[in-house]
Amino acid sequence: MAIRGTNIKIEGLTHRYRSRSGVTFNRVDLESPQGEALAIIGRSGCGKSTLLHIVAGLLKASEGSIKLDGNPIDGPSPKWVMMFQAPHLFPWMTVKQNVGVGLTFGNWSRATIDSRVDEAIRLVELQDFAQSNVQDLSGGQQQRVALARSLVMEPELLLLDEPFSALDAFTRSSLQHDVRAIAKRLGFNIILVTHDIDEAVIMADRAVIMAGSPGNIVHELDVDLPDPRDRGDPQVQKLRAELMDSFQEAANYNKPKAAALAG
Ligand SMILES: Nc1ncnc2c1ncn2[C@@H]1O[C@H](COP(=O)(O)OP(=O)(O)OP(=O)(O)O)[C@@H](O)[C@H]1O
Repeated sequence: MAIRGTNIKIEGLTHRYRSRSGVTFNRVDLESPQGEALAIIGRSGCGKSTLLHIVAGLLKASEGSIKLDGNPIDGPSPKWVMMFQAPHLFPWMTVKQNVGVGLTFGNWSRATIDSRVDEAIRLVELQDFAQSNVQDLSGGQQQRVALARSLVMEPELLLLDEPFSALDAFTRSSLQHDVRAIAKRLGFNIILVTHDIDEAVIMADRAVIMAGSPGNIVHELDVDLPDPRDRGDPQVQKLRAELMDSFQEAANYNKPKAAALAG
C-alpha cells in the first residue's frame, strides 16, 4: 500500500458558524510533521470537531489556512479521510463491498480494486469476514470496516473524531493500539480529536489541549513513549497524570492569548 505522511501547517485559523455569531475559535496555529499522530483534547464545545471538519475540507474557515505539504486544503479528498464515531456503512453490502465503495468512483481496474481491498481488509484483520454482511458484525468489527474503507484510499492523513467512544472498553483499547500500529507501519499522519486522556496517551506522539471560548490551543505535551503502550506502565501513567493536570488547568482558561492580542 503506497501511503506516506504529510506536513500539516495550520495558520491563523478562525471560524464562525454564521456571519453574526461569535467565533468558534480564533487564530489557531498548529503544525504537525510528516508521520505524526497528533491528539487534540479539550472539553465539549471548545471547537475540536469544527477544527477537524475544516481540516477534512467539510467546512470552510472564516480566515486562515491549512496546508498539507504546502498545498491548501479546499475541499474533501481521498488524501485526507475522516472516521467518525458511527461507522456509517452501507447495511445491505458485504464487508468487501463496503471497503471498496470509494474505489469504484475511480478509474482502477477490477484487479487493482480487488487487491487494494483485500490488503485493507487484511490490515484490519477482517479476512474471515470479507464476504459477511456488515449487519452481522459487532460494533468494533464495523468500525474496523470503516477503518479499512479509509485506508483503501491510501490517505496521507487520517482524521479521527472520537472514533471509538461508542465501543466497549476492551474493543476500544484494541482498536486504539491497532490504528496507531497501522499508522506507524504505513507512515500516514493522524489527527485525533478526543475527550479521553488515556486515548491520547495510547495513540498520540503529541497532544495539544484546546480550551477557552473562543477556543485556542493552550498547551502541548510530547507523548514520547515506546510502543506498544500499556495503560499499566508507570511511564504511561506518569504522562497521563501530567496531561490530566494540564487539562484541568486549561478548564479554567477562558481568555486565549491569540484572542487577547486580536482584541
Ligand atoms: N452547526 C452548528 N451551528 C452553529 N453552532 C455550532 C454548530 N456546530 C457546533 N456549533 C457550536 O460551535 C462550538 C464548537 O462545537 P464543536 O462541536 O466543534 O466542539 P467540540 O469541542 O468538538 O465539542 P464535543 O467534544 O462536544 O464534540 C459549540 O459551542 C457548538 O455549540
